[in-house]
Amino acid sequence: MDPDVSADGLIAELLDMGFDFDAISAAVGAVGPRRAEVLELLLGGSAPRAGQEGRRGGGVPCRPAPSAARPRPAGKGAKLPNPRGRLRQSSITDHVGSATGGRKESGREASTSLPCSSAPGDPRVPVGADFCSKLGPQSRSLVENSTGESDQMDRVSAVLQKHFGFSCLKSFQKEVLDAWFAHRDCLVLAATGSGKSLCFQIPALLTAKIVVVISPLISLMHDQCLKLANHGISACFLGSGQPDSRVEGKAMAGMYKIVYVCPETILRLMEPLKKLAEKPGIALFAIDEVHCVSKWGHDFRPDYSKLKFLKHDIPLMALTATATIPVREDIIKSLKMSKDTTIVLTSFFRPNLRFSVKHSKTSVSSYGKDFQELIGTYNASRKGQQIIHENDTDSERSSYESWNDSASDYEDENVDSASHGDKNVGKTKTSMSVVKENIENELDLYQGVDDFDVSCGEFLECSRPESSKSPAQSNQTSSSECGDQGPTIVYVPTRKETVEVANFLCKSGLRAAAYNAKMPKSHLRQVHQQFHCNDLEVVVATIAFGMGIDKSNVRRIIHYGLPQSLEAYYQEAGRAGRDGKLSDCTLYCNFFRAPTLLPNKRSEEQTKAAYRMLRDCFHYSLNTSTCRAKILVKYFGEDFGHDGCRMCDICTNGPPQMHDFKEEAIVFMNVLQGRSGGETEDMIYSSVPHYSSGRRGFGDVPNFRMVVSHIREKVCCN
Ligand SMILES: Nc1ncnc2c1ncn2[C@@H]1O[C@H](COP(=O)(O)OP(=O)(O)OP(=O)(O)O)[C@@H](O)[C@H]1O
Ligand SMILES: [Mg+2]
Repeated sequence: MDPDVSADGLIAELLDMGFDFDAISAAVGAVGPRRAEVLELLLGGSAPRAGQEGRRGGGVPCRPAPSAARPRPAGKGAKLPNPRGRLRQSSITDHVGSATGGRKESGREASTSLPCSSAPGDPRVPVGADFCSKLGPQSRSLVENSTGESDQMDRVSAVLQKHFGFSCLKSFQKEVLDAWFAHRDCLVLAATGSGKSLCFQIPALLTAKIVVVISPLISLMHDQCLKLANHGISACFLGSGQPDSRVEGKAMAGMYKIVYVCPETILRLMEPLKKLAEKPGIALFAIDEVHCVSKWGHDFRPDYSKLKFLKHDIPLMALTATATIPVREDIIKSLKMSKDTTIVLTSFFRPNLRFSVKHSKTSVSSYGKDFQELIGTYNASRKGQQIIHENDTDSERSSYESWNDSASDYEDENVDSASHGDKNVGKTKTSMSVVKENIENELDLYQGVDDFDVSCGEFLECSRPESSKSPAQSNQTSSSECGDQGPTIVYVPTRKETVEVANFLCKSGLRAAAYNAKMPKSHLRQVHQQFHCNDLEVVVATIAFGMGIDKSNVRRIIHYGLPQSLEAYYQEAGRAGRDGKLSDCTLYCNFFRAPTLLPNKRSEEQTKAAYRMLRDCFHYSLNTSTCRAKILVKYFGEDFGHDGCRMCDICTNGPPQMHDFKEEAIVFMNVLQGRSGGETEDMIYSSVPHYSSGRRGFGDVPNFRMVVSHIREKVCCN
């Protein structure tokens, strides 16, 4: 039972949540200022009407009516409904078709020409910048009052300040909320770290209804629920295979303001959702990381495509930071979003991310050189703490030695031969399809929702799970292990390398941990927790540690090996610098290492798309003349203008020094045409070390410099 609170305080709080004043006073009159019981009355529909105080349970069921923000099917000028009005939300059966036979409402599909409600404008304006503080007074009032719905915005400001401590919405957030107020579907395309979550969290605070969020990963739902609880907002998540009927039952009875559900689970919950839509009502279906809907996206999740049955007299809000134009079109089509869907598009540019590409073997032999700077950075930053941590480091080290033992299991999978493209090619007799399977087994192509070993979690307002500091807390680095440096995430292509690199870093004195989908879930949870609490300096991960992670002070993202797509790259790079401070995103790549994305179990079309994505990664990495940020945002269909970011390796170093290879080229052409005085291509290659073995597979090509220097010798001799 809740401790007694002042009746006024409770009434104010419940009014804030959107309950009807009469219903609240009646309920408080009936059971006293006891929060849980009053809530139960209000949500259970048994709150006595005014004048019926004291007759608990005996009154006419009284559904709480929202005091504001009941979305109306009207344009921007829509007025708020009468706060006392009893607007009946149509039953979910009216708009949620059967999971199998979800029919499309005629004419509801959006045009795929993607009108843009918000021009990106100058891409160098920081994405999602706090507009109120950046614009002059005139523009400011435009942002706040352009709809004439100052009362709506007043309420938004109040909850924003009260629950999140922010003084102002970002302009794109306001547009998204306007769409919700107008009861429209909305596709939100906004940069990583821009604050998309707030767009679906705020509606939960403006009405007595519930917001249902479909999210791809348990770990992500867990993080968000924890944060919401710390902001005084009740939330829970329902995952697949975790039928905790208690939490699920409470969620479906409307006890949590925000209910996170994985796409698999929502299918199972259709019936309870119908009831929830009737009482207390569903304010919004939000689909986070919605690029997972599209098989052209980088992280296709088949279960996302089943969400098309979510029809929307309940508005649908679909959000992502990484959708190319074809993926956006696919999202709208796949989800059958309505014709008047509002598309809120911001610049994808992240002005504080400094991109660079380095060439490296990306193998054990290059760890020392490549990670030297990282190791030096952390060791220098905590010199004074060295003695304190020596023991801890030892224990960390020994734990990683044991991981390394288990990692030797991977040795049998022959993945080295394909993914490193060097050692074992000749030795492996395995057929290609088996190798592919093993590689896919080794890669975290996409992760299931069940990535965490927590049962359906409930997070009550202000509750703090004992064993964990909140992510919000953890964003303050004062007493952190990583000092001022902020943590680093190193992304590697295979699970095996997560352990190898983490092991190497631990042995070099860093507090590092490996993270991949095949590790015990308890370990993954611990890594998450330590990462959020700044107890780890480096997390070495596959793509399993990426989407949506919101930690403000990540200072470095290192990709140690080519990613599978630029979307995945930008999504992962987007974990850096979410506090707006300068952060580095470095890609180390070895062009002689075979790509790790070897398609399996995909259609021919998807295979082609996968190779196209890889090709774009190659272009990005091989590029020597165009600003990195420019290439990245262009990939998402954005015109960056003429200037570069002025920070990336290309912008700062300029294109590489030009060399005149004319003579070498002539010799080379002669060789190819068999006009080199009898010297054939084979003769040139045969004298190049490592190439005389006769094997010419990918990864066995001779070192280009060696060939050039050999040709040079020939040029000099002739
Ligand atoms: N109006 C605002 N003012 C200041 N900070 C904000 C505002 N809205 C959101 N933020 C902060 O921005 C950070 C990033 O938010 P969020 O996790 O929602 O990003 P996102 O857009 O979902 O990113 P991703 O695509 O990577 O998931 C959060 O820590 C949040 O507190
Ligand atoms: Mg997000």
